[in-house]
This record gives sequence, C-alpha cells and structure tokens, in this order.
Amino acid sequence: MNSRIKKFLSYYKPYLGLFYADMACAFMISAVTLVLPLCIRYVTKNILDGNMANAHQQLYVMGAVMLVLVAIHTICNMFVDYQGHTMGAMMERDMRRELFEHYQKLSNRFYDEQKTGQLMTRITNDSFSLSELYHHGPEDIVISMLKFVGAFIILINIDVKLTLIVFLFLPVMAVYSFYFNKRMNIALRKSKDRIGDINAQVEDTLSGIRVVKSFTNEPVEERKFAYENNRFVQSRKEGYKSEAYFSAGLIAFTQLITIAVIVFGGAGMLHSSLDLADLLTFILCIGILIEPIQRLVNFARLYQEGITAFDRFMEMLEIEPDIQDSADAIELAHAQGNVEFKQVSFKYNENYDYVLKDISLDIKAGEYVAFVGASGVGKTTLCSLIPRFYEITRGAILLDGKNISDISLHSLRRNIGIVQQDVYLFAGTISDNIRYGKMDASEEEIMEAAKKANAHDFIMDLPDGYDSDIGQRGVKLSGGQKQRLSIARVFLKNPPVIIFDEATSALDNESEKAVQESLEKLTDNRTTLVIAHRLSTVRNAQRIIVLTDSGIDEQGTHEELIKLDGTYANLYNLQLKI
Ligand SMILES: Nc1ncnc2c1ncn2[C@@H]1O[C@H](COP(=O)(O)OP(=O)(O)OP(=O)(O)O)[C@@H](O)[C@H]1O
Repeated sequence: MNSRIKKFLSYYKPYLGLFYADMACAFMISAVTLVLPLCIRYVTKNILDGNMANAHQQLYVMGAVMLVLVAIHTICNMFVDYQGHTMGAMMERDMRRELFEHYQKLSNRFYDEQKTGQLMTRITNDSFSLSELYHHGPEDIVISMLKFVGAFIILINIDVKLTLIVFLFLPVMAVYSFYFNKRMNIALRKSKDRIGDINAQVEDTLSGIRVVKSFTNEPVEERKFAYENNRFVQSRKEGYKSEAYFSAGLIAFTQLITIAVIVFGGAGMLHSSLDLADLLTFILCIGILIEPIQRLVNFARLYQEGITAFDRFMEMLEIEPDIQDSADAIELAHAQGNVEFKQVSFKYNENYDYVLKDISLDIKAGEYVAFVGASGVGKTTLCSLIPRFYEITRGAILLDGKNISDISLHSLRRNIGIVQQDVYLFAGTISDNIRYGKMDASEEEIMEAAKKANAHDFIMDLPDGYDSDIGQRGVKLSGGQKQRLSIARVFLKNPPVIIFDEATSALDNESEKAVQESLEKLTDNRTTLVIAHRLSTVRNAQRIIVLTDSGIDEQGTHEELIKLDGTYANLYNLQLKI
C-alpha cells in the first residue's frame, strides 16, 4: 500500500472502536430508511385493503414496529452526528499536534523562507477539512451505497418499466449536480482565499497601528480593507449563485421524477398492472434513491478538499529538519563555557555569498568578549551559529572542546542563554515571561531573577506587580523594561554561556544604565559574547573583536585597539562625534 494512504489510515487507529460503531450506525440508518417504506407498503397493501380479520390489531403492531424503527434511526443519527464528529475532531487534534511538534523542530532557515500566516492556515483550516473527510467520508459512502442499491432493488421489484423511467433522469441529474457543485467549490475556495487576504490586511494594519496613526493614514488603510472586503462579497456572490442552481435544480429534478412516476405509474394503475400501495412505496423510494446522489456529490467535494489538505499536511511533515541531533549525540550536562571557532565559514543559502569566511577564534570560559563592526558585517550571524540556529558551511565550532554538532541540540541550547536585540515576550503576565527561563521556578526565584536584572522596582510600580499583563509582545512595556525582563529570564536559566545582542535603538540614559548594570551581574562567571553597539558595553569587555567583510580585523582591549589606531579607533572616533 502506498505509504501516504497508510499514513492517512493510521489516524483511525486509536479510534477503531468508535469508527466501527459509527459504521454500524450508518448501516442501521440506511437499513431503517429502506425498511420504513416497506412497512408502509405492507400496511397499505395487506392491512388497509379490508380483507384482514384482525386489521386493527395488525395496524397497531405495525405502528409499534415503525415507532421502534424510528427510535433506532434517531439514536443512530444522534450517535453519528455526535460521536462521529467527535472522532473527527480527535483525529484533527492528533494531526494538528503532530504538525505543531514538527514545526518546532524545523530550523531558522526554514522559517526565513515561510510566511507565518500560511503555516497557521495549514495547522487550522487544513486539519479541519481533513477531519470532515475522516468522519463523513466512510459514512457517506456506506450510507449512499446501501440506500441507492436498496432503493433500486425495491423499485425494480415493484415495477421494472417505471424504474427505467426514473433511471433515465439520473445521469442528467448527476451531471448537473457535479457541474454546479464544482462551480460552488471553486467559489468556496476563492472566498477562503479572500478571507485569508482580509486576515493579512487586518494583521498588517493592526501590527503597524502606531505607524498608521502617526501618519494619520487611517483612510488609506480603510480603503485597502474595503477593497479586500468587497472582493470577498464578490466571491461569495458567485458561490451563492451556483448553490442556488444546485439546490433548486436538485429539488426540481426530484419533483420532475415524482411527476413522471405519478403519470406513468398512474397509467399502470389504470391498466391494473400497479396498485396504490406500490405507487406510494415507489414515490417514497424515489427520495431514498436520489439522496445518495446528493451525498456522493458532497463526498466528492469533501474528498477533493480533504486529499488536497492531506497532501499539504504531508508535504510539510516530510520536510526534514535540516538541523538535528546526530545518531550518537552526547548530552552536555553543564558546560564550562570554552567556545572555539575553527576556520568557520558560513553562508545563509547556497546561492548567497559567504557572510563569514575562515573565522578562527578562541574564547575562554568566563571571558567577556564584545563584537563590533559595521552593520551587516555578520556579528549576529556569528553568534547564532553557536546554538546551531544555522548549520555552518565549513569548519567547526567547539564547546569545551566538543564539536557542537556532536552535542544534543537540547543540551547545547540549555547551556546557552540569549538576550536578543528584538526582545520577544509572550502575551501573559510578567511572572509568566520570566518563568520562561525555568518553567518550574518558584515565585521567590522569579523575584530574585527580576532583582538581579534590575527589573523588580519597575515591576512593583505596576498596578498588579508580577501579575501585570504585558499585552501582545509586551506592548505595555518600554524597550529597556522588555530587555531587563529578558535578562531576568536568562538569570533564571543560569547558563554558562550568554549571548547578548544589544538593542540598536537608543534607550534613555536611565534605562541603559539599568540594563548595563543587570548585564554586568549576568556576565559574572559566565562566557559572555556581546554584539555591541554602545561604547559603554565595549569598554567593559576583556576583549573586543572587530569584524569587517573580510573577517576578524583586529582584537584586543579598548586601550590596545585605540593605540593601534585602526578600524576600531575609527569606529570609536565616529561614535564619539555623534
Ligand atoms: N536569515 C537571513 N537570511 C539571509 N541573509 C541574512 C539573514 N540574516 C542576515 N542575513 C544577511 O547576513 C549579513 C550579516 O547580517 P547580521 O545580522 O549577522 O549582521 P550584523 O553585523 O549583526 O548587523 P547589525 O549590526 O546591523 O545587527 C547581512 O548581509 C544580512 O543581510
């Protein structure tokens, strides 16, 4: 069996009991639907013809039988609707969890190329389409087949000629239904895309709401939004038009078939080849015969959408994370913090130029090293290679003498703390965000970390202290406050190596001083790599490494480099003038 089909079916495995029960109910629904008209036929043909002695009693018995059938039908319908959908939702949850876990394994290189909105669509909309197929697919096929074949057998047993007349209509009806259903699907897909465009537009405007307001460009944004919003209505209009043709057409076909049956069946009655009970049963069975067509058309749509979603799901799942643990990766408990670059070269993509070329660098445990250099020269890139956010192209990076590609990713990253330039805070409270450094930290530990990060005082000034909500991405905090929270987070993590990518945007003097002080405390007894933009950070460094496009240009202490009167001295003098 094709491996994708196998994978598709594997999601049923934990719910086989529920699946079989669902199928059994689908079978019962079809059976009862077919037996009911036969009961009505029996009543009209045998009980109501006035020849039965105990007609009254028989009538009540049949009434009771039909009541039981209706009860079974109702219970089975409820089971299919409730448990069947629940099974679909649980399968959807399983697939979503698998994809989410996979997303977390994919590397930075992957995310550099992707749009977050599209990845979100795959994990939400696509899994929903699949859950519908998982649940309704088998059920629709079973019910449709059983009803269609069952109704056909009943009809042909009543009157062959009349059945053939009905079957003359069916191909036309099927073609008509598939045609309009296809158009409906195209419009449906279009309107889903339009919703995606509206989402993107809203996200864009709301993310940049401060810029919009500062330029008083609200009308411009409203126009852009109105454009997308109107395109959505247009696509919906097309969809509703096809839907109207589809639904009204199906009703018309059913009515046409019923009229044909009444006319031709009536003629049969006049010629005494058919009685009233047969004609009545025939008319009741027409609905049962036609309903599967509608169901199958619906199934075709579900199938198409579900399989497309499954293909997209598998495409994503089959992307191999390009940074993984090696087969015999070692666990590094607590590193000392010696970091060595051996002839390291790196480019982001095969088609790009090298960002770093033959970098060799030996940083001793506990050393405080600052990287300086022009913007875009590769300072951030160099540091992001140590936690293996990107795989180096050539050379080797060693942590305590061990090649980082031989260390398990988890233990490597556990030993490295990073304070990013663009601090990312999660929606939630101050406490939640600091705890991110150590998920089992106590309230005392959190407060201790905040104190070390010079964050405690400003936190206590907030109305809810540590329980204050910081808003989406920490919008309710200043740049310096966000940075101190991210430093507190690293204090809790307590790694032997830290990378501090200094914020380029200027902090006010007080904030800068607070950040600087907390950073100094953080660097105690740790290997510290600072991507420096400010003179104050550079001056404190035991070693300054000056990067240029051609690699490491100079290294030494501030005094040594000033004396050298080279690139660093130039940079320094330039900053002083500003
Ligand atoms: N994810 C990425 N994909 C492709 N190229 C990238 C990526 N990130 C950075 N670059 C490129 O790599 C080069 C080095 O960027 P990097 O951010 O390391 O420089 P930097 O020295 O830290 O700059 P700055 O001081 O402005 O932060 C730049 O030319 C940049 O355009």
